[in-house]
Amino acid sequence: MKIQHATHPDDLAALDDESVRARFLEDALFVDGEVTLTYTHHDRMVLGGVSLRPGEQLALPVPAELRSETFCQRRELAVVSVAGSAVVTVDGETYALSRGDVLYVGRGARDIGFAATDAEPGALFLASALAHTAFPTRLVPLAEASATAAGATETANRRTIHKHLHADGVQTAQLVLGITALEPGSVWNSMPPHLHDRRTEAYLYFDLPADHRIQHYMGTPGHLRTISMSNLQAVVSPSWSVHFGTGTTNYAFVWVMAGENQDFADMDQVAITEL
Ligand SMILES: O=C(O)C(=O)C[C@H](O)C(=O)CO
Repeated sequence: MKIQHATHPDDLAALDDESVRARFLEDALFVDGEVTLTYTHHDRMVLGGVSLRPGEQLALPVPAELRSETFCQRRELAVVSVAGSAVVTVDGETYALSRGDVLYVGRGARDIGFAATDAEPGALFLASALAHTAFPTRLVPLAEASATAAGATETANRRTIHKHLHADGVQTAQLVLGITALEPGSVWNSMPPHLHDRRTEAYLYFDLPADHRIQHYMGTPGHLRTISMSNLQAVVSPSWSVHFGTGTTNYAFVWVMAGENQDFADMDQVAITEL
């Protein structure tokens, strides 16, 4: 498992571009036939990717760094289908996921496996946080997530924010998670920007054609850094960091948070003029 240590905001300015990428970007989460995992010390989240070839089956490993018997011994896990379809097995129960569906797996689950459907490859994004207690495993199809329209075409940020795991929905110990999809012609996500010093947040960009890029912004409002990202890459935003981006076309992204609270609306808005 890859390990990324935590970064103090004062240290960001001294980092060269490669160091910024090494500390915050997950650029190789999806490797054919593998389950990859990264442990970030920011709120001890684990992010991962499962890239399934047709007919393939893979098991969730238990990395030695967790010093636990099973992956979910002290953790909860969200499995998000970001391409194709797949079947996830949790202690013998099977859940079929299509693009945009999320499976929440509660603390205490023991055996977790992933299988492609015979017809197509599948890609699953994994996000995990420490859990103080066990909540039931639940499937949240995209159609059942709460959906809110945001932004406007005039400002190129018209999008739908789908919330799958949130305080008024499926109960979790820490994880708050959803998917935002930008409409054709809209390219700015999370604009105007915001901060929430109570939670770390990660974004996994998907549905971005291979010949396009997203410039993801992080840092403090007065000292921004950009990270150029391609499809199926994720980026960690520490609690002190803004997190927004612009693409060369429209796209979708999974956002996932963990930390002090689960209040999606607990955001400190940043005026565009402060950037
Ligand atoms: O487009 C948006 O706005 C978002 O999706 C915002 C994210 O949900 C977020 O950053 C929540 O803190």
